[in-house]
Amino acid sequence: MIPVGVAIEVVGLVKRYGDKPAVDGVSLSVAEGEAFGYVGPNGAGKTTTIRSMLGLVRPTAGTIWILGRDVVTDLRAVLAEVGHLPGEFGLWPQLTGLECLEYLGQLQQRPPVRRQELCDRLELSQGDLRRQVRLYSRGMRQKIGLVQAFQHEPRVLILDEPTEGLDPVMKERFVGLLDEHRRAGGTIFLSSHILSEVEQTTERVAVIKAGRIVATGATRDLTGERVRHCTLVLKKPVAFGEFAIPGVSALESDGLLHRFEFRGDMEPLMRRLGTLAVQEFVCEPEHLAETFFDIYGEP
Ligand SMILES: Nc1ncnc2c1ncn2[C@@H]1O[C@H](COP(=O)(O)OP(=O)(O)OP(=O)(O)O)[C@@H](O)[C@H]1O
Repeated sequence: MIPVGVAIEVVGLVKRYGDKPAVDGVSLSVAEGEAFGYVGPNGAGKTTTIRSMLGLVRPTAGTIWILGRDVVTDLRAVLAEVGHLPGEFGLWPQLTGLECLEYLGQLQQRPPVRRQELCDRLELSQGDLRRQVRLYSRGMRQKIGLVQAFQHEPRVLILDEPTEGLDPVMKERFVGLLDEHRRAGGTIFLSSHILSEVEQTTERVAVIKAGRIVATGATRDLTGERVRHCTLVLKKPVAFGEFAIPGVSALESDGLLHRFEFRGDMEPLMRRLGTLAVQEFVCEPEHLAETFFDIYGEP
């Protein structure tokens, strides 16, 4: 029995191709209204997990429930509640954009109440929608993928590399769509290798490697106590020792230019800076990417 308030529950998922496990005992739980990130290197098993969630591959072992329904035995009902954007989204080249949206809409079994609004926001014109998708750019195909995923107002969004091929303006609009979905109480499961995107849009994250989850937690906690990389340029030189402030480490300084790492409460540092002739101060938080590579021991 799945507890009330759980949108996605995966228990002991295994998927083998021949002898090789693509997913090797994944369990995870996503609450309704939560935005959950799923990250990992190439070939880790992200797409296989998602394809299992959508009934596109049959698990070797394990069970997946979405909104309390078993995906294997109750797939039609599950798909009516889910907006899905597969990785490497394929369309039918001879169909127009509009025909693709209509066909995919029929599979969703719910009216595409947001289609027009979404096309407007993602700048797919009526002219674009009347053209065959074989004439579309990569980004235009991805926009069709996003429109079909959101068009029927699903309760759960399952998105595999959703911003592939989108330009920065369209990426921002996509982030806006995710925000609205969350504010309306919707659930998001987002797989991406763009870690800044996962940081910006999710509150919890699982890291998968070689088919197994190796870390999971609040997205902000996964970075631990955040290290900030600071660069300070002064108008008048100040001695190296002047920066013996709690939280400062790895200081490099030539008197005018100071580079250092900072952890913890910024107030003492800011008070100290207030007494100096500062030309420029830049302070950037460590990103999830750095934690992620720590986990893998990669650069
Ligand atoms: N249909 C298939 N037949 C055989 N092996 C497969 C099949 N699909 C996936 N695999 C293998 O399963 C493993 C996991 O693949 P998957 O596509 O799930 O990884 P991923 O994390 O989504 O990777 P990427 O970030 O590169 O998209 C890989 O080793 C892949 O080669």
